[in-house]
Amino acid sequence: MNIAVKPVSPDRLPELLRRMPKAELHIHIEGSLEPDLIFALAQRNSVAIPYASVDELRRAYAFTNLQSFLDIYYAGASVLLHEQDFYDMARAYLARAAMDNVAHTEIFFDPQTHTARGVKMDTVINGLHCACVDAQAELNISASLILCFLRHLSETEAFETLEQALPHRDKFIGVGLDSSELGHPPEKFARVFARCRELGLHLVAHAGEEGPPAYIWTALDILKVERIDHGVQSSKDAALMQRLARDRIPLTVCPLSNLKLCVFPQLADHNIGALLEAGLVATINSDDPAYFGGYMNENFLQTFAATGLAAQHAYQLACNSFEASFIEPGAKRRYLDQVNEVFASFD
Ligand code: HPA
Ligand SMILES: [Zn+2]
Repeated sequence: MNIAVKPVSPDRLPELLRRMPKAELHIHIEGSLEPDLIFALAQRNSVAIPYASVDELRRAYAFTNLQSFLDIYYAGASVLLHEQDFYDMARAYLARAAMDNVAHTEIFFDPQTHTARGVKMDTVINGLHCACVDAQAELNISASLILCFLRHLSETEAFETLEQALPHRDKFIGVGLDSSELGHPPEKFARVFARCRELGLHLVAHAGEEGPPAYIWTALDILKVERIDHGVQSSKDAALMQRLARDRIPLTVCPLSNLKLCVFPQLADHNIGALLEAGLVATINSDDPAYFGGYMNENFLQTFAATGLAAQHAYQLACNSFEASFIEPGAKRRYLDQVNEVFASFD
């Protein structure tokens, strides 16, 4: 049930944004790998990386588009070899997310980035899964995994990846589609998504990050996804905006990612406010926080400061994040009660 949100002065808004419970629904775990951890794992595993220092690596984080980021992101992931490495990466992210009052998170992972280097699927999934289980007990944050297919690879390779992952069917809740968007439309993966649907997996896909609204339509109509990751290009298509609003299809928007990958020239130009005003179930997320300069609260703080969003929008975004999540209805209601409690008592 929605409550009437009291106005909050601009100097108090950051505190409310930090304190409100929220769900994160668009985070690539490999994109949470901080430069310090990349260097530590490179040393631990004797993997050579083409950067002399943490500072030199950080200086390479000057991106012009999605592909320029992906090249460095895949290079960074090359230090991950053992179950403990995947565990350490995920634990570090979960601890950081808990500090931002993320109560629930649905984490993407890219198995093909690792299996292509000879790392076993079991190693990847077991390491990530153990970190999620321990974080629930020790940090009181709930976490689920979503396996992403790399769209620059073939559908045949996606099918092979699914086969390798199925012995771990109980350790992931859904599948997604990520990597280079332009030239790799959702319909390229029609058959593998149909199979995943038969298996009862949740379905999501990156669409309309750099790609056209047509990719969002085919993600919905051909892949039958339940959420769109990014989806910011939908504001170019009025009929699509109506469809997303009518069917309450969530968008997992990532403002700092969009800024760093030059999807919008400045944060002040971001369309998150317009998406919310149009009644879409838009959410704010971090995408690849180690590369884009901020975890959840930093995304909220910078976006609100740049675009002039207010407490009412914060409330909507917090509620949307739980509505858009794949948690069971009873848990959803409990999280929404916690959101209401924070907003009702804040002054
Ligand atoms: O923002 C992204 N888009 C597509 N693929 C990705 N893989 C990690 N982050 C991204
Ligand atoms: Zn993403």
